[in-house]
Parts: sequence; C-alpha cells; structure tokens
Amino acid sequence: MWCVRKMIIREPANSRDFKHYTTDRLREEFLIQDLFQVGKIQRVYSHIDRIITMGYCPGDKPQELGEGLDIWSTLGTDYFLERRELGAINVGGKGTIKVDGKEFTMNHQDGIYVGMGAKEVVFSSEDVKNPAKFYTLSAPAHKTYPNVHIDITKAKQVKLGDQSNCNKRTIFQFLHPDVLETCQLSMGLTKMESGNVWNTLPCHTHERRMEVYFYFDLSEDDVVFHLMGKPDETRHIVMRNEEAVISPSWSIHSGCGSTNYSFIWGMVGENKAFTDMDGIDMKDLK
Ligand SMILES: O=C[C@H](O)[C@@H](O)CC(=O)C(=O)O
Ligand SMILES: [Zn+2]
Repeated sequence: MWCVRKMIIREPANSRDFKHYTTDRLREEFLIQDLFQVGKIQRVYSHIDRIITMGYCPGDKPQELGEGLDIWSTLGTDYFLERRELGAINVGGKGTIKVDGKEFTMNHQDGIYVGMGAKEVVFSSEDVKNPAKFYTLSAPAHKTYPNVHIDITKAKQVKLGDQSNCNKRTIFQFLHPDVLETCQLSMGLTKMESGNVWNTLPCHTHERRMEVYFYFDLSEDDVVFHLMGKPDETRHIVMRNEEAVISPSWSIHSGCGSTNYSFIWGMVGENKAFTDMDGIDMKDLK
C-alpha cells in the first residue's frame, strides 16, 4: 500500500495471485479503514476502474472535495470533478453539501449525485458533536448529468430474502437508471432486518463491473465476515463498523454478520444494469 499526496493507491489483484494471500495481505489490498475521523479526509484510489472511495467527516470547519490534494499530479486535471462524477450518502448526523454555491441539506441517509464539471463541492456538519459522515464514491465520467438530491424515500426499493434464510433485507437503489442518470456509477444502501445476517446470498459476480461495499450500523463488538474470491476459492475479511472493501470483477462479495447491519454498495464498469449478475449456484461454492 502506498500513499501519493494524501491519497492511498490500490493496485488491481488477479485471482491467481489472490489464492496465496495471507490475512494481512488481503486486508492491505482490499480493506479500507479510517473513513470517518472528525476533521480528516480519507481517500483510496483503486486502479480497478479508477474508483475513488472517500470519507468526509467535517468538524467545525467545512471540507472541500479536493482539499489537501495536488489535483494535477493525482488526477491530471485542474479540479476534482473535471473528468469525474460523484455519489455520496450521509451515514452520520445532519449536514450540508454545497455544489458550486447551491446548498443541499443532507439528513441522515440522504444521498446526492454530483455530475461531471462541478468545480466546488463543500461538505459541512450541522453539529460537531454529531458530525455528518459522507461516504463518497467517484468514478471517471465523460458527460454531465444534473446534480440530484435523493432522500431514502426517493430511492427504488427492492425487497429480498426471508427470515428462514436469515437474509431478509431491503435494497435502496439511489444511483440507479430508474431514479437518476449517471455515466457509470451505481450506488445504494441495503438494510438487513433484525435477526437477519446474510447479505448477497446466493452470491454472484459481475465480470462487467467492480464493486465496493461499506458496512455500517454495527456496534463496536460486532463484525461482518465479508466473503470474497472466486466462487470455488473463497476467503474472508473480518470487517468492523464503517469499513469498506474492494471487490474485483472476478470476486464474489457476500457477508455474514454477528448481528444485522446495513451496507452501501457502489459499482462502476461496463454497464449500469443492476440485474446483470452471474449468479453462483450454492453447490459451486468452496
Ligand atoms: O450487484 C449488486 C450488489 O452486490 C448488491 O446490491 C447486492 C445487495 O445489496 C444484496 O444482495 O443485499
Ligand atoms: Zn454485486
């Protein structure tokens, strides 16, 4: 893992090398920690589809999207969103996001899409004691679509699973073609019901898109065993509250919690077809 001018860089991993990774190596390559430290910004740039996973947690001072970054030497542009789009969901207290002077109120669980070309994006918290936590993804873009604020009631809902399989959950699709337009970024939030612990089972891959999962709503003593790898060669990463994990296109991404939890998923790649998945038969898992 290496850090270039305040952004951690993650290189892609191939599935043949992946088989030999130790627990430490798995965590170094795929796990993203320390997303929300008041007054600090976390940014992890993956060479897989060039997705950037970020955490903004403003204290008494607002935070600017590209703050502290040498934009030219990291992104090769004059400003952060010159050739990029962005999605964010607030998992903390009330805050605001100002996009080129227009202020969007961001309540807990509100999402936003910011299109290519926005010059200034500023994150603020209303109450420093209960700061906003903006989980933010950005991907390369080549066209400008309008900025849209989406509260959770405007997200498209899909109910999946059942209590007897411990996987009853609701998928809230925020950045989805039926809700708003993006170039390539898809994003949403999945909530497990009480007593339900398995996400994304039966599991899948999607050769055409990579995905990042961000787990939250967990207590200090709870964990999610996040499963990854080729379906016949799985590994796990123990994840704690407010940590994210990168999933290459060849990898499953599923998990089992010590309790119920929520997670934000984000995808980039060839298409935005949420249902374009290569389903894995339970019998083929190893
Ligand atoms: O490709 C789609 C993603 O893996 C997730 O949206 C799956 C998910 O939220 C779930 O099944 O609970
Ligand atoms: Zn997926």
